[in-house]
Amino acid sequence: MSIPETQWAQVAEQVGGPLVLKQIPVPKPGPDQILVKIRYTGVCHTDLHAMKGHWPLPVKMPLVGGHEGAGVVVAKGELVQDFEIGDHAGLKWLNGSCGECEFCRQSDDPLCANAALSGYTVDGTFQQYAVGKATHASKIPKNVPLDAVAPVLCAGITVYKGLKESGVRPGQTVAIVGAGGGLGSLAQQYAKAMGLRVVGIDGGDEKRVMCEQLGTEAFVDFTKSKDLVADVKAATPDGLGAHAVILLAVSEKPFQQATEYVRSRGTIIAIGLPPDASLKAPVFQTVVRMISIKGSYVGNRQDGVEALDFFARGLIKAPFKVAPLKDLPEIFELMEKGQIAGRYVLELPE
Ligand SMILES: NC(=O)c1ccc[n+]([C@@H]2O[C@H](COP(=O)([O-])OP(=O)(O)OC[C@H]3O[C@@H](n4cnc5c(N)ncnc54)[C@H](O)[C@@H]3O)[C@@H](O)[C@H]2O)c1
Ligand SMILES: [Zn+2]
Ligand SMILES: [Zn+2]
Repeated sequence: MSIPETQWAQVAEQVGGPLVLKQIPVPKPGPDQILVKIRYTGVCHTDLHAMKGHWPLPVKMPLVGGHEGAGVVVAKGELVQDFEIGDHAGLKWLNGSCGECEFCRQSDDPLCANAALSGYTVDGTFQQYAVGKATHASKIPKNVPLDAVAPVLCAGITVYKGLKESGVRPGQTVAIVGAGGGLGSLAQQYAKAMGLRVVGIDGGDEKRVMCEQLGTEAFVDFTKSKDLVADVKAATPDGLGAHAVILLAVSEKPFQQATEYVRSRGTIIAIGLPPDASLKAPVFQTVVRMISIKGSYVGNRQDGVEALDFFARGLIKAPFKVAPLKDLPEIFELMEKGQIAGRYVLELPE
């Protein structure tokens, strides 16, 4: 397979952007890395946070973003044994980790202080060829379409892990906040496949229609509801509130509200990462209603295998729109305005 010396990439030259579509060198895989010819890559809201420098974690600049890259292995380092040239592979947020620290030893590799993050601390998948540590890359079966599977590599794994962390059981109700977005659309499908009942919360009729098709039993429109807490509780089968709340929204308010409609003994899982936001909960209610509040951050390698397996078995079908790599700036604009129902997936030039 011939590998060119240069390639097309979307590059943020400085924090805040703008993005420049330009030719850059094709990276060479290190001894434990694979080089993946990216065919499709999802656009996650994290990519927008990264370019804008929203978080208290330094971001590499200039930066090639992207961490939902699905493609074909075209080269590998001499230590790599579990991938062959021509295999289909996915590059995820966790591009690599040290493998030696307490967190890595316990399969909590996202918590590794020395983790390499695709499209954040190392260049990601908004380029034709990207590298990642083989042990962190996902194997994708050949019969799985690379466009549809791309969003599973971050959004799918993250929401699947969040649902597991919530401890919610089949038959119980989960409120998904931000249900119409990229993570939210997949969260509904995973919840349904796991036997859960879903109350979807987001804004606008396009997202309402999409959520109802994906498995939401009741949709609450946060832009129209006059009493969101009452509406969410009323939407749960017995009116007592949701057993779990999965917070995927990119604004702070829902992070303050969730304690009011979570059921007693319920669990709130924070996943969305709005800038400069705090979680606030009334101590009295949290204590006497025994509410749990937890963060959940992507997933470990086994979560990745499980989330991909749900997808490969045909249980997860979420809407996505395919666009060329050059359209990324316009997609970021739509995302900033909250106008994307589901996920955008970029197609890389051949
Ligand atoms: N914890 C993790 O491991 C992890 C992984 C991936 C993404 N994220 C974060 O998750 C968030 C969501 O990512 P995404 O790609 O799905 O974004 P997205 O833009 O596709 O979706 C966000 C959705 O939230 C909705 N929303 C905004 N305010 C709301 C409100 N008050 N109530 C209900 N819904 C509201 C928007 O309308 C939109 O549909 C981002 O902050 C991203 O960085 C976290
Ligand atoms: Zn992501
Ligand atoms: Zn480590």
